[in-house]
Amino acid sequence: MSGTLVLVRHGQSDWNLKNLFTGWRDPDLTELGVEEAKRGGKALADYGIKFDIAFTSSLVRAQRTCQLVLDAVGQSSLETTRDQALNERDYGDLSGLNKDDARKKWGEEQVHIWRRSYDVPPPGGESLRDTGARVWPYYLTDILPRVLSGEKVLVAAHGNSLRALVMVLDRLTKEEVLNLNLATGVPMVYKLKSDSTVASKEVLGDMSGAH
Ligand SMILES: O=C(O)[C@H](O)COP(=O)(O)O
Repeated sequence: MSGTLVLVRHGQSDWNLKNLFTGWRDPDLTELGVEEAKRGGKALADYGIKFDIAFTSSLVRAQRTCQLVLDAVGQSSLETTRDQALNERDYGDLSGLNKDDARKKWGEEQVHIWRRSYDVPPPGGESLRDTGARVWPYYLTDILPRVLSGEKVLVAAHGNSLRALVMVLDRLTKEEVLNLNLATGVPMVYKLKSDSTVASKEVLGDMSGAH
C-alpha cells in the first residue's frame, strides 16, 4: 500500500449560482460554497486524515476551498502549492454565458457534448482531453511522487480538471466519462498501490445531486 490522494471540487462559486460558464474566470465562493467546503473539511476531519501537502489551482474558488478544508482538519498553515495546471477547463467563447441561454441557442445535446464529452472542445476552449493534457503531466511529475512516497495529499481543484484525473484513476472510457459529474465540496479519498493504481476509493458525502 502506498499513500493517500484526496480530491475535492471547490464549493459553489458565484458564477455556479448564476449558472454561467466560468472556466478560467475567477469568481469567489458563495456563502453556500463556503459551507460546502467546510462540510467537506469536516468529513475529512471525522475521517481522521492529516495531510502532508496540498495542491490547488491558480483560481480563488479552489484556493479558498483548499484553505477551508485545511482549517477544518486543523492544518491551516500546511504547505500548499498553487498551479494553473489544475485550473478549470478553459470554456473559451462560452465563458460568462448563461448555460440555459447556451442550450436555447445551440441545443441541449450540443451543450452537453461541450460540457461532458472527452474530445469535443467548446468554441475557442479546451476539451476534457486538452484539460488532461496539462493536468496529467502535472499529476505525474508533482503529485503522484508524493503519494507514492507514502504521503497524504490534498488536491482542491475544479469540476473538469478533477474529471480528467478521475477518468484515469477510475479507468473510465471516453463514453463513461460523459456521465461523470462531481459534486461541489465532496471529498474523494483514494488509496493508491505502489504501482500507482487504485487500491480503494471512498466518497465522503453525496455525489448523486451532481450535474
Ligand atoms: O467552469 C464552469 O462553468 C464550471 O466550473 C464547470 O462547468 P460544467 O459543469 O458546465 O463543466
